[in-house]
Amino acid sequence: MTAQVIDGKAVARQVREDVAKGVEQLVAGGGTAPGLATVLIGDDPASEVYVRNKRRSCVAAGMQDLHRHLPGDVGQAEAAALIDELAADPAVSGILLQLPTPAHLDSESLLARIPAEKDVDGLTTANAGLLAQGRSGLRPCTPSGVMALLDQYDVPLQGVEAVVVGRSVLVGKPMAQLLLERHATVTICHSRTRDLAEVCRRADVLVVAAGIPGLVGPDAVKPGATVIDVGIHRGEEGLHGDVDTAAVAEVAGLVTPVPGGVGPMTIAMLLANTLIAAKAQQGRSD
Ligand SMILES: Nc1nc2c(c(=O)[nH]1)N[C@@H](CN(C=O)c1ccc(C(=O)N[C@@H](CCC(=O)O)C(=O)O)cc1)CN2
Repeated sequence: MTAQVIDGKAVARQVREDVAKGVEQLVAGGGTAPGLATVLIGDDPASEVYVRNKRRSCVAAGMQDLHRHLPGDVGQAEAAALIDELAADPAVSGILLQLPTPAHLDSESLLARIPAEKDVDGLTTANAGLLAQGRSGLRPCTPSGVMALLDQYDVPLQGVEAVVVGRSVLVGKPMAQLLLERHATVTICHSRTRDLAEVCRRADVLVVAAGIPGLVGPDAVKPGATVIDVGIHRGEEGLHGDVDTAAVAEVAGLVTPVPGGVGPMTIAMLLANTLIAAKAQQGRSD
């Protein structure tokens, strides 16, 4: 068996095109183009690439690029003041603090200053609480991107066994909640789970977001399962994920590649959230 490979680039392109149409309609109807404020602190090369791509996609979708860059040695108070300024600015529909921030900063307290309605990354405790309670709010981009991929490929979720490997606030926890919301039976695993492969083998849908290169191999996959790899690692032979994709593809039914799987969806869903936020702020939610 060789698994079907999910084309994250194509799905992300479609989402970005739909968002661009939504922006056009908003403006044609007398609204204001959404403004996205990406906040980059320091000069981490990977973060610079991600933020550059976010800004390019934002402009391509017809949104205003309201990017701000702070030096890596900025103090907590100055960084907090910038978030407060953006929070108060009516031109800013969405604020995204690129993570990780430099180690001397308390990123959680910076995130806490972002108003829930401008939290287009879905990372504030307010939006996390709404998700935990199954109420509507802005959802974290990477997990919502995974859900969009699963839907695009008609992967059934109701009643299925879903296993999420990883318990981060950015991916693992919200991922589990989104799957639960769609009536999957969800198990969360992590680095201290006993016999990880045995638990993963139960999964009809296996989402791996552990940040450990090649953690999941074919022994951890049920035949025919859908395997979603959220990991991104830069090695000498290029990018690879948390899953040994080539070997797993011999067992699974559907797999995401790295690159070209979940990664492109993160930026597409950020744009989708920014449009949702802008419409809500302009009283045009539909
Ligand atoms: N505030 C946030 N910080 C971070 C997030 C996030 O969602 N919000 N996620 C990651 C990084 N990230 C976006 O910020 C991100 C990661 C990967 C990709 C992507 O398109 N990956 C491509 C490969 C790109 C490459 O060549 O490097 C792929 O997988 O095909 C986009 C965004 C941490 N920080």
